[in-house]
Amino acid sequence: MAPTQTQPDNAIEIRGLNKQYAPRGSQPAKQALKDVSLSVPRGSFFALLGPNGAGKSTLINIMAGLVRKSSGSVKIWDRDLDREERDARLAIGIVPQELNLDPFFTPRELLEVQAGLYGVPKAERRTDEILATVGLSDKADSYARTLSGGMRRRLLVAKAMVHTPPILVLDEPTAGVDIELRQQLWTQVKAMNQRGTTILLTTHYLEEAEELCDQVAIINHGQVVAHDTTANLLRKVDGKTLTLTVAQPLSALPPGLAVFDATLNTARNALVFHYRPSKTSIAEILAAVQNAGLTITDLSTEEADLQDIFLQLTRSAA
Ligand SMILES: Nc1ncnc2c1ncn2[C@@H]1O[C@H](COP(=O)(O)OP(=O)(O)OP(=O)(O)O)[C@@H](O)[C@H]1O
Repeated sequence: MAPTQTQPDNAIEIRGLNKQYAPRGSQPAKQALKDVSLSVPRGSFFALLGPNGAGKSTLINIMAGLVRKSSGSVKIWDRDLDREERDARLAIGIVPQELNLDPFFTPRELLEVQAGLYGVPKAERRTDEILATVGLSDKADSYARTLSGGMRRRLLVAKAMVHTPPILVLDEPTAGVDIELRQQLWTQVKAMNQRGTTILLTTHYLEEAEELCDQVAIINHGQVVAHDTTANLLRKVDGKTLTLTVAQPLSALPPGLAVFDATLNTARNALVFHYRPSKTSIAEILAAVQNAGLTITDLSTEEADLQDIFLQLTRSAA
């Protein structure tokens, strides 16, 4: 895209976005997005999480120009989607969920066609460089139908990059992709982020979001229910697990421990406590276990993770 004098603080800025799908047959109208406001900081690696049907694809499809919003504003790289649609669209590359590639084209041909669609002059095309970035140089001239699922996914990433957008959106990019290929894709996407590309990712793999993304937004029933840095979100969860292995054989939960949210792990001869550090101190639990006449031989604690936050937020609003 054309070079800009100033770079916006936010790569994407969404204000008061609503989407109402019209009724279809016997299906009533559906409010898929309700007053969504969201800022994606420039340079961030941003995760958009939500259960099925939460509205993630609707949001991405609005940015891609595939779905018309009902109201609200969307700015992509400071370009308003209503007033400067072409420039807004040039600032974003979208990697779709489906592996829809023409099987009779080679990766090189597909990238050339895509560059043509975006009006990238021949002299400015970076086909070889992009193929190298996604690790497909040696497949440049093979038919797309001969590529593995993981290679096709990387080819879709390459397609989204031909017009050098400063923002890359990946919609569930690793669904059905095996672990090794997932790692390869992430290595490449991480490198792009380190070189300055803003990445917006939707995923069902929460551990992936936790590991890769510095910002997380959670959307549920069309509303943003959380948005923060990953570190802050993790700090906010009030939930821990404490596992205590004891010397005495356990067959039932001692009555004195019934006040806690505790279960038995018979395989490890251990008591597992789920507790909220803001309400219960670890000392209280340890004292109760000792009062029950048990000798602790081992102890471990687990912090809450993104999965816990996700469940807390999406369950309570269900
Ligand atoms: N074209 C449409 N017409 C009517 N309703 C729709 C349409 N597309 C999506 N919806 C509804 O809007 C809501 C949000 O759907 P959307 O596809 O945006 O969710 P999602 O978070 O992307 O889910 P998934 O992870 O399953 O793709 C759902 O209730 C869905 O059934």
